[in-house]
Amino acid sequence: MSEEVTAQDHNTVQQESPVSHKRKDYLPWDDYFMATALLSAERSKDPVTQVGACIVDSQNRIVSIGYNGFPRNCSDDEFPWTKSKVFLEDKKMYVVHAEANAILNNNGLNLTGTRLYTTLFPCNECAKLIIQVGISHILYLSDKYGAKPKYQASRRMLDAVGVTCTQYRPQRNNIVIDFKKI
Ligand SMILES: O=c1ccn([C@H]2C[C@H](O)[C@@H](COP(=O)(O)O)O2)c(=O)[nH]1
Ligand SMILES: [Zn+2]
Repeated sequence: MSEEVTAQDHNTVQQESPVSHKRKDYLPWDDYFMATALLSAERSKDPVTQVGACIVDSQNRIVSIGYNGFPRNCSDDEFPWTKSKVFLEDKKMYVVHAEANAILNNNGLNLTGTRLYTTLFPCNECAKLIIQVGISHILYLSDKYGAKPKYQASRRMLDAVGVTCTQYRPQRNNIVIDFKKI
């Protein structure tokens, strides 16, 4: 049998060669970081509002993540997850906010000039920490408490010092995480 390769064989070989161009539907950076914040929020035990935060440096490296929860070793089953007029039975006395946890979880890295992706616009207490560690840009999903004085105070401080705040509109509505995909 002849070993001669015909023009038709060449075409066949070309058609069967592996595809070398990149995927088109990969996650854009901002969706990736906001999705990381949302995934982190899934760890929260708060029955009403689960908040997640992700801090990213200028080279798009995640430097820290956090979610709202009680301090280390304060039991999720013993401390209250309710709102109450009785101060000691109100969760706000005990919860560490997602942004605060992300700032605290940073392994000692300098956060100057970083971006914070958060699922909820930060309150005034978180804003103080954000400013003090030098975070320069906040991207948030929800502003559901924006009309409350705490959140207006937050905006006032962030605006005064030039921390930019952008409500993020993801490029896709959802991301499916399928543990059986691979
Ligand atoms: O900047 C913020 C503001 C609030 N949180 C947390 C604190 C609470 O666990 C919930 C809010 O609970 P509601 O019942 O919706 O008032 O959100 C935060 O992590 N960061
Ligand atoms: Zn807060």
